[in-house]
Amino acid sequence: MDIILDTHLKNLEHYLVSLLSKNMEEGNQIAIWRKPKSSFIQILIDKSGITKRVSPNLEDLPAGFIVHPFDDQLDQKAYFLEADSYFKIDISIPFEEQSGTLEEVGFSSPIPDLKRKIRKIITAIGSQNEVFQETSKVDFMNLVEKGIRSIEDGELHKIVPARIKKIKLNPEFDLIKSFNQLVRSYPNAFVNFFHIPEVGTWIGASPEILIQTQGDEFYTMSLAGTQKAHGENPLKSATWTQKEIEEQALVSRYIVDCFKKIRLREYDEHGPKTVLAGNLLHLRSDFKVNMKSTNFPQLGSVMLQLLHPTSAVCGMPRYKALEFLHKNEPFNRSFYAGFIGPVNVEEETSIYVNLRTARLVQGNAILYAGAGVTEDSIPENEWEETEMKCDIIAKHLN
Ligand SMILES: C=C(O[C@H]1C=CC=C(C(=O)O)[C@@H]1O)C(=O)O
Repeated sequence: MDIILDTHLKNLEHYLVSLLSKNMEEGNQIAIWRKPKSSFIQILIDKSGITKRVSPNLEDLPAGFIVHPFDDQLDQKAYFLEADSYFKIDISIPFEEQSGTLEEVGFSSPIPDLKRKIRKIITAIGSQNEVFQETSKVDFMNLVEKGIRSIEDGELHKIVPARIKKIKLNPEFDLIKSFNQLVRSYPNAFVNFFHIPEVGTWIGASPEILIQTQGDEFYTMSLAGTQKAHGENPLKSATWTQKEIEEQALVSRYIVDCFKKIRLREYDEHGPKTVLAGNLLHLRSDFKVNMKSTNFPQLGSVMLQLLHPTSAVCGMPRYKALEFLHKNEPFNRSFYAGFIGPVNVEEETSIYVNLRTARLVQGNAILYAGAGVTEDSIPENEWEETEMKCDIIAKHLN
Protein backbone atom coordinates (compact mmCIF):
# COMPACT_ATOMS: atom_id res chain seq x y z
CA MET A 1 0.00 0.00 0.00
CA ASP A 2 1.53 3.31 -1.07
CA ILE A 3 0.09 5.29 1.77
CA ILE A 4 1.57 8.73 1.39
CA LEU A 5 -0.42 10.68 -1.16
CA ASP A 6 1.95 12.96 -2.96
CA THR A 7 -0.52 15.83 -3.27
CA HIS A 8 -0.72 16.01 0.53
CA LEU A 9 2.90 15.23 1.25
CA LYS A 10 3.99 18.84 1.54
CA ASN A 11 1.63 19.59 4.40
CA LEU A 12 2.32 16.37 6.27
CA GLU A 13 6.04 16.87 5.77
CA HIS A 14 5.80 20.47 6.97
CA TYR A 15 3.88 19.36 10.02
CA LEU A 16 6.34 16.60 10.94
CA VAL A 17 9.46 18.72 10.50
CA SER A 18 7.86 21.51 12.55
CA LEU A 19 6.86 19.07 15.28
CA LEU A 20 10.26 17.38 15.42
CA SER A 21 12.37 20.52 15.34
CA LYS A 22 10.23 22.18 18.03
CA ASN A 23 10.33 19.20 20.38
CA MET A 24 13.97 18.35 19.79
CA GLU A 25 14.94 21.97 20.43
CA GLU A 26 12.94 21.93 23.67
CA GLY A 27 14.81 18.81 24.78
CA ASN A 28 11.69 16.63 24.78
CA GLN A 29 11.70 12.86 24.33
CA ILE A 30 9.81 11.70 21.30
CA ALA A 31 8.74 8.42 19.70
CA ILE A 32 7.19 8.13 16.25
CA TRP A 33 6.07 4.82 14.78
CA ARG A 34 3.97 3.14 12.13
CA LYS A 35 2.78 -0.37 12.92
CA PRO A 36 2.83 -3.15 10.32
CA LYS A 37 0.04 -2.81 7.74
CA SER A 38 -1.26 0.34 9.42
CA SER A 39 -1.94 3.69 7.78
CA PHE A 40 -1.38 5.62 11.02
CA ILE A 41 1.75 7.46 12.03
CA GLN A 42 1.60 7.51 15.83
CA ILE A 43 3.41 10.17 17.83
CA LEU A 44 4.15 10.23 21.55
CA ILE A 45 5.97 13.01 23.38
CA ASP A 46 7.35 13.11 26.92
CA LYS A 47 7.85 16.75 27.92
CA SER A 48 9.01 16.19 31.50
CA GLY A 49 12.71 16.68 30.78
CA ILE A 50 13.33 13.64 32.99
CA THR A 51 14.78 10.42 31.61
CA LYS A 52 12.55 7.85 33.30
CA ARG A 53 13.30 4.25 34.11
CA VAL A 54 10.61 1.72 34.98
CA SER A 55 10.25 -1.95 35.81
CA PRO A 56 8.61 -3.58 32.81
CA ASN A 57 5.41 -4.54 34.65
CA LEU A 58 3.43 -3.58 31.61
CA GLU A 59 -0.03 -3.87 33.15
CA ASP A 60 0.79 -1.20 35.77
CA LEU A 61 2.37 1.35 33.46
CA PRO A 62 0.65 4.46 32.12
CA ALA A 63 0.47 5.03 28.36
CA GLY A 64 4.00 5.38 27.00
CA PHE A 65 6.82 3.99 24.88
CA ILE A 66 9.31 1.51 26.33
CA VAL A 67 12.97 1.24 25.26
CA HIS A 68 15.16 -1.54 26.65
CA PRO A 69 18.75 -2.38 25.65
CA PHE A 70 19.89 -5.85 24.65
CA ASP A 71 21.57 -6.39 28.03
CA ASP A 72 19.53 -6.64 31.16
CA GLN A 73 20.24 -3.73 33.47
CA LEU A 74 21.38 -4.16 37.06
CA ASP A 75 18.13 -2.59 38.27
CA GLN A 76 16.11 -4.65 35.73
CA LYS A 77 14.60 -1.44 34.41
CA ALA A 78 13.80 -0.01 30.98
CA TYR A 79 13.64 3.56 29.67
CA PHE A 80 10.12 4.88 29.41
CA LEU A 81 8.62 7.86 27.60
CA GLU A 82 5.37 8.85 29.25
CA ALA A 83 2.63 10.09 26.96
CA ASP A 84 2.30 13.75 27.92
CA SER A 85 1.07 14.06 24.41
CA TYR A 86 -0.11 11.30 22.06
CA PHE A 87 -1.85 11.55 18.70
CA LYS A 88 -1.85 9.92 15.28
CA ILE A 89 -2.09 10.89 11.65
CA ASP A 90 -3.90 8.75 9.09
CA ILE A 91 -1.73 8.97 6.01
CA SER A 92 -4.36 7.37 3.80
CA ILE A 93 -6.63 10.43 4.01
CA PRO A 94 -5.89 14.10 3.27
CA PHE A 95 -3.75 15.69 5.92
CA GLU A 96 -5.81 18.93 6.01
CA GLU A 97 -8.88 17.01 7.21
CA GLN A 98 -7.09 15.98 10.39
CA SER A 99 -5.32 19.12 11.48
CA GLY A 100 -7.92 19.70 14.25
CA THR A 101 -6.86 16.54 16.11
CA LEU A 102 -3.10 17.20 16.05
CA GLU A 103 -0.78 18.91 18.47
CA GLU A 104 -0.22 22.57 17.57
CA VAL A 105 3.18 23.37 16.13
CA GLY A 106 2.71 26.58 14.15
CA PHE A 107 4.17 26.65 10.63
CA SER A 108 6.54 29.45 11.50
CA SER A 109 9.62 28.62 9.41
CA PRO A 110 10.08 27.28 5.92
CA ILE A 111 10.75 23.53 5.60
CA PRO A 112 14.48 23.84 4.67
CA ASP A 113 15.18 25.93 7.81
CA LEU A 114 13.42 23.44 10.04
CA LYS A 115 15.25 20.54 8.41
CA ARG A 116 18.53 22.34 8.99
CA LYS A 117 17.68 22.68 12.68
CA ILE A 118 16.89 18.96 13.02
CA ARG A 119 20.10 18.07 11.19
CA LYS A 120 22.11 20.29 13.51
CA ILE A 121 20.63 18.63 16.60
CA ILE A 122 21.20 15.15 15.19
CA THR A 123 24.81 15.73 14.19
CA ALA A 124 25.57 17.11 17.67
CA ILE A 125 24.28 13.97 19.41
CA GLY A 126 26.81 11.83 21.27
CA SER A 127 30.04 12.40 23.08
CA GLN A 128 33.22 12.27 21.01
CA ASN A 129 34.67 9.91 23.65
CA GLU A 130 32.45 7.08 22.55
CA VAL A 131 34.14 5.10 19.79
CA PHE A 132 32.25 3.04 17.24
CA GLN A 133 34.63 0.65 15.58
CA GLU A 134 33.26 -0.97 12.43
CA THR A 135 33.44 -4.77 12.44
CA SER A 136 35.69 -6.02 9.64
CA LYS A 137 34.63 -8.95 7.48
CA VAL A 138 37.56 -11.04 8.78
CA ASP A 139 36.69 -10.33 12.42
CA PHE A 140 33.04 -11.18 11.90
CA MET A 141 33.84 -14.39 10.04
CA ASN A 142 36.25 -15.38 12.83
CA LEU A 143 33.48 -14.79 15.36
CA VAL A 144 31.12 -16.98 13.34
CA GLU A 145 33.83 -19.70 13.17
CA LYS A 146 34.24 -19.51 16.92
CA GLY A 147 30.46 -19.85 17.33
CA ILE A 148 30.42 -22.91 15.06
CA ARG A 149 33.23 -24.48 17.13
CA SER A 150 31.30 -23.92 20.36
CA ILE A 151 28.29 -25.61 18.76
CA GLU A 152 30.42 -28.54 17.58
CA ASP A 153 31.87 -28.83 21.09
CA GLY A 154 28.33 -29.13 22.43
CA GLU A 155 28.44 -25.89 24.47
CA LEU A 156 25.80 -24.15 22.36
CA HIS A 157 22.96 -25.16 20.01
CA LYS A 158 22.75 -21.81 18.27
CA ILE A 159 24.45 -18.42 18.47
CA VAL A 160 23.59 -15.05 16.90
CA PRO A 161 26.77 -12.96 16.55
CA ALA A 162 26.31 -9.38 15.40
CA ARG A 163 28.39 -6.64 13.82
CA ILE A 164 28.52 -2.89 13.43
CA LYS A 165 28.62 -0.92 10.21
CA LYS A 166 29.27 2.80 10.30
CA ILE A 167 28.14 5.21 7.62
CA LYS A 168 28.69 8.94 7.55
CA LEU A 169 25.40 10.80 7.33
CA ASN A 170 25.02 12.86 4.19
CA PRO A 171 25.43 16.61 4.96
CA GLU A 172 21.88 17.00 3.61
CA PHE A 173 20.53 14.12 5.73
CA ASP A 174 16.77 14.44 5.98
CA LEU A 175 15.26 12.52 8.90
CA ILE A 176 11.63 12.91 7.86
CA LYS A 177 12.38 11.87 4.30
CA SER A 178 14.16 8.76 5.59
CA PHE A 179 11.28 7.93 7.93
CA ASN A 180 8.77 8.36 5.08
CA GLN A 181 10.85 6.15 2.82
CA LEU A 182 10.89 3.41 5.46
CA VAL A 183 7.10 3.76 5.83
CA ARG A 184 6.60 3.42 2.07
CA SER A 185 9.14 0.66 1.51
CA TYR A 186 8.34 -1.63 4.45
CA PRO A 187 4.56 -1.98 4.90
CA ASN A 188 5.06 -5.13 7.05
CA ALA A 189 7.53 -3.56 9.48
CA PHE A 190 7.28 -1.59 12.69
CA VAL A 191 8.85 1.61 11.40
CA ASN A 192 10.14 3.61 14.33
CA PHE A 193 12.11 6.63 15.44
CA PHE A 194 12.89 7.48 19.04
CA HIS A 195 14.86 10.31 20.57
CA ILE A 196 15.82 10.33 24.25
CA PRO A 197 18.29 13.23 24.51
CA GLU A 198 20.48 11.71 27.24
CA VAL A 199 20.30 8.17 25.91
CA GLY A 200 20.14 7.96 22.15
CA THR A 201 18.41 8.56 18.85
CA TRP A 202 17.50 5.57 16.70
CA ILE A 203 15.58 4.86 13.50
CA GLY A 204 14.51 1.45 12.23
CA ALA A 205 12.04 -0.93 10.64
CA SER A 206 11.65 -4.06 12.76
CA PRO A 207 10.09 -7.25 11.38
CA GLU A 208 9.75 -8.98 14.78
CA ILE A 209 7.13 -8.69 17.50
CA LEU A 210 8.40 -9.74 20.92
CA ILE A 211 5.04 -9.57 22.68
CA GLN A 212 1.71 -7.99 21.92
CA THR A 213 -1.42 -7.74 24.07
CA GLN A 214 -4.72 -6.43 22.83
CA GLY A 215 -7.90 -7.00 24.87
CA ASP A 216 -7.70 -10.60 26.08
CA GLU A 217 -5.33 -11.70 23.33
CA PHE A 218 -1.61 -12.32 23.80
CA TYR A 219 0.59 -12.78 20.75
CA THR A 220 4.21 -13.61 20.05
CA MET A 221 6.19 -14.97 17.10
CA SER A 222 9.31 -16.93 16.29
CA LEU A 223 11.22 -15.43 13.39
CA ALA A 224 14.44 -16.77 11.90
CA GLY A 225 16.07 -17.95 8.69
CA THR A 226 16.94 -15.37 6.05
CA GLN A 227 17.16 -15.32 2.28
CA LYS A 228 16.86 -12.66 -0.37
CA ALA A 229 13.43 -12.33 -2.00
CA HIS A 230 13.55 -13.12 -5.73
CA GLY A 231 11.13 -13.00 -8.63
CA GLU A 232 7.47 -12.13 -9.09
CA ASN A 233 6.10 -14.16 -6.24
CA PRO A 234 8.94 -14.60 -3.71
CA LEU A 235 6.71 -16.02 -0.98
CA LYS A 236 5.59 -18.93 -3.14
CA SER A 237 8.92 -19.73 -4.78
CA ALA A 238 11.06 -19.74 -1.60
CA THR A 239 12.64 -22.99 -0.48
CA TRP A 240 14.44 -23.41 2.84
CA THR A 241 17.46 -25.48 3.76
CA GLN A 242 17.57 -27.84 6.71
CA LYS A 243 19.88 -25.35 8.47
CA GLU A 244 17.28 -22.56 8.25
CA ILE A 245 14.38 -24.82 9.22
CA GLU A 246 16.28 -25.94 12.32
CA GLU A 247 17.35 -22.40 13.16
CA GLN A 248 13.72 -21.25 13.22
CA ALA A 249 12.48 -24.40 14.98
CA LEU A 250 14.90 -23.61 17.83
CA VAL A 251 13.25 -20.21 18.31
CA SER A 252 9.79 -21.83 18.33
CA ARG A 253 10.95 -24.45 20.79
CA TYR A 254 12.28 -21.70 23.03
CA ILE A 255 8.84 -20.00 23.11
CA VAL A 256 7.09 -23.30 23.87
CA ASP A 257 9.62 -23.95 26.67
CA CYS A 258 8.72 -20.55 28.16
CA PHE A 259 5.02 -21.47 28.06
CA LYS A 260 5.88 -24.77 29.78
CA LYS A 261 7.83 -22.96 32.49
CA ILE A 262 4.69 -21.08 33.51
CA ARG A 263 2.49 -24.17 33.00
CA LEU A 264 0.56 -22.62 30.16
CA ARG A 265 -0.81 -25.38 28.01
CA GLU A 266 -3.50 -23.68 25.95
CA TYR A 267 -1.94 -21.83 23.06
CA ASP A 268 -2.39 -21.72 19.29
CA GLU A 269 0.67 -22.22 17.16
CA HIS A 270 0.59 -21.55 13.41
CA GLY A 271 3.45 -21.97 11.01
CA PRO A 272 6.18 -21.81 10.10
CA LYS A 273 5.37 -19.84 6.99
CA THR A 274 7.50 -17.65 4.74
CA VAL A 275 7.12 -13.91 5.34
CA LEU A 276 8.53 -10.85 3.59
CA ALA A 277 10.52 -8.22 5.53
CA GLY A 278 11.86 -5.55 3.20
CA ASN A 279 13.55 -7.50 0.42
CA LEU A 280 14.33 -10.41 2.74
CA LEU A 281 12.35 -13.55 3.47
CA HIS A 282 12.15 -15.18 6.89
CA LEU A 283 10.40 -18.18 8.41
CA ARG A 284 7.80 -17.28 11.03
CA SER A 285 5.50 -19.12 13.44
CA ASP A 286 2.70 -17.29 15.27
CA PHE A 287 1.64 -18.03 18.85
CA LYS A 288 -1.63 -16.83 20.39
CA VAL A 289 -3.05 -17.18 23.90
CA ASN A 290 -6.37 -16.04 25.30
CA MET A 291 -5.39 -14.43 28.61
CA LYS A 292 -8.94 -14.60 29.95
CA SER A 293 -9.64 -18.26 29.35
CA THR A 294 -6.17 -19.20 30.64
CA ASN A 295 -6.62 -16.84 33.60
CA PHE A 296 -3.30 -15.14 32.90
CA PRO A 297 -3.87 -11.35 32.85
CA GLN A 298 -0.14 -10.63 33.36
CA LEU A 299 1.03 -12.87 30.55
CA GLY A 300 2.51 -9.90 28.63
CA SER A 301 4.94 -8.96 31.41
CA VAL A 302 5.73 -12.55 32.35
CA MET A 303 6.54 -13.56 28.79
CA LEU A 304 8.50 -10.37 28.16
CA GLN A 305 10.79 -11.33 31.00
CA LEU A 306 11.08 -14.95 29.92
CA LEU A 307 11.54 -14.30 26.20
CA HIS A 308 14.05 -11.49 26.07
CA PRO A 309 16.61 -12.00 24.60
CA THR A 310 15.11 -14.68 22.35
CA SER A 311 17.20 -17.19 20.50
CA ALA A 312 16.51 -15.15 17.33
CA VAL A 313 18.94 -12.49 18.60
CA CYS A 314 21.03 -14.28 21.24
CA GLY A 315 21.19 -18.05 20.92
CA MET A 316 20.54 -21.23 22.81
CA PRO A 317 20.91 -22.10 25.63
CA ARG A 318 20.23 -18.48 26.52
CA TYR A 319 22.72 -17.85 29.33
CA LYS A 320 25.57 -19.73 27.68
CA ALA A 321 24.91 -17.82 24.45
CA LEU A 322 24.86 -14.50 26.33
CA GLU A 323 28.15 -15.39 27.98
CA PHE A 324 29.64 -16.21 24.58
CA LEU A 325 28.50 -12.86 23.14
CA HIS A 326 29.76 -10.85 26.12
CA LYS A 327 33.12 -12.53 25.85
CA ASN A 328 33.58 -12.43 22.08
CA GLU A 329 31.53 -9.62 20.54
CA PRO A 330 33.81 -6.58 20.66
CA PHE A 331 31.13 -3.89 21.12
CA ASN A 332 28.14 -2.99 23.22
CA ARG A 333 24.86 -3.78 21.42
CA SER A 334 23.17 -0.89 23.21
CA PHE A 335 19.49 -0.88 22.07
CA TYR A 336 20.13 -3.17 19.09
CA ALA A 337 18.30 -6.48 19.73
CA GLY A 338 16.73 -4.92 22.81
CA PHE A 339 13.01 -4.15 22.76
CA ILE A 340 10.96 -1.07 21.96
CA GLY A 341 7.33 -0.13 21.50
CA PRO A 342 4.12 1.45 22.71
CA VAL A 343 2.71 0.32 26.06
CA ASN A 344 -0.97 0.77 26.96
CA VAL A 345 -1.53 3.10 24.03
CA GLU A 346 -5.17 2.85 22.92
CA GLU A 347 -5.48 -0.22 25.16
CA GLU A 348 -2.80 -2.08 23.29
CA THR A 349 0.84 -3.00 23.97
CA SER A 350 3.07 -3.88 21.02
CA ILE A 351 6.69 -4.52 21.85
CA TYR A 352 9.13 -5.28 19.04
CA VAL A 353 12.68 -6.59 18.93
CA ASN A 354 14.85 -3.64 17.90
CA LEU A 355 16.22 -5.06 14.63
CA ARG A 356 17.01 -3.46 11.26
CA THR A 357 17.99 -0.34 13.10
CA ALA A 358 20.51 2.50 13.19
CA ARG A 359 21.75 4.72 15.94
CA LEU A 360 22.24 8.33 14.87
CA VAL A 361 25.33 9.64 16.63
CA GLN A 362 28.27 12.00 15.97
CA GLY A 363 26.98 12.66 12.45
CA ASN A 364 27.04 8.93 11.67
CA ALA A 365 24.54 6.13 11.41
CA ILE A 366 25.71 3.09 13.35
CA LEU A 367 24.01 0.06 11.82
CA TYR A 368 23.77 -3.23 13.69
CA ALA A 369 22.94 -6.66 12.30
CA GLY A 370 23.35 -10.26 13.39
CA ALA A 371 22.90 -13.70 11.88
CA GLY A 372 21.71 -16.98 13.36
CA VAL A 373 24.59 -19.45 13.37
CA THR A 374 24.13 -23.20 13.62
CA GLU A 375 26.50 -26.11 13.01
CA ASP A 376 25.96 -25.87 9.24
CA SER A 377 26.65 -22.16 8.90
CA ILE A 378 29.08 -20.84 6.28
CA PRO A 379 30.85 -17.72 7.65
CA GLU A 380 30.96 -15.92 4.29
CA ASN A 381 27.19 -16.39 3.85
CA GLU A 382 26.51 -15.07 7.35
CA TRP A 383 28.53 -11.95 6.52
CA GLU A 384 26.50 -11.45 3.32
CA GLU A 385 23.32 -11.85 5.34
CA THR A 386 24.35 -9.06 7.73
CA GLU A 387 25.22 -6.87 4.73
CA MET A 388 21.68 -7.31 3.40
CA LYS A 389 20.20 -6.61 6.82
CA CYS A 390 22.26 -3.40 7.24
CA ASP A 391 21.25 -2.27 3.79
CA ILE A 392 17.54 -2.37 4.65
CA ILE A 393 18.02 0.81 6.69
CA ALA A 394 21.23 2.20 5.16
CA LYS A 395 19.73 2.68 1.71
CA HIS A 396 17.06 4.99 3.12
CA LEU A 397 19.33 7.22 5.20
CA ASN A 398 19.94 9.97 2.69
C1 LIG B 1 19.50 -10.83 14.33
C2 LIG B 1 18.80 -10.35 13.30
O1 LIG B 1 17.75 -11.02 12.72
C3 LIG B 1 17.13 -12.12 13.37
C4 LIG B 1 15.71 -12.14 12.93
C5 LIG B 1 15.34 -12.80 11.77
C6 LIG B 1 16.25 -13.64 11.10
C7 LIG B 1 17.47 -13.90 11.65
C8 LIG B 1 18.44 -14.80 10.96
O2 LIG B 1 18.10 -15.36 9.90
O3 LIG B 1 19.57 -14.93 11.43
C9 LIG B 1 17.86 -13.39 12.99
O4 LIG B 1 17.59 -14.40 13.92
C10 LIG B 1 19.09 -9.04 12.72
O5 LIG B 1 18.33 -8.59 11.84
O6 LIG B 1 20.06 -8.38 13.15
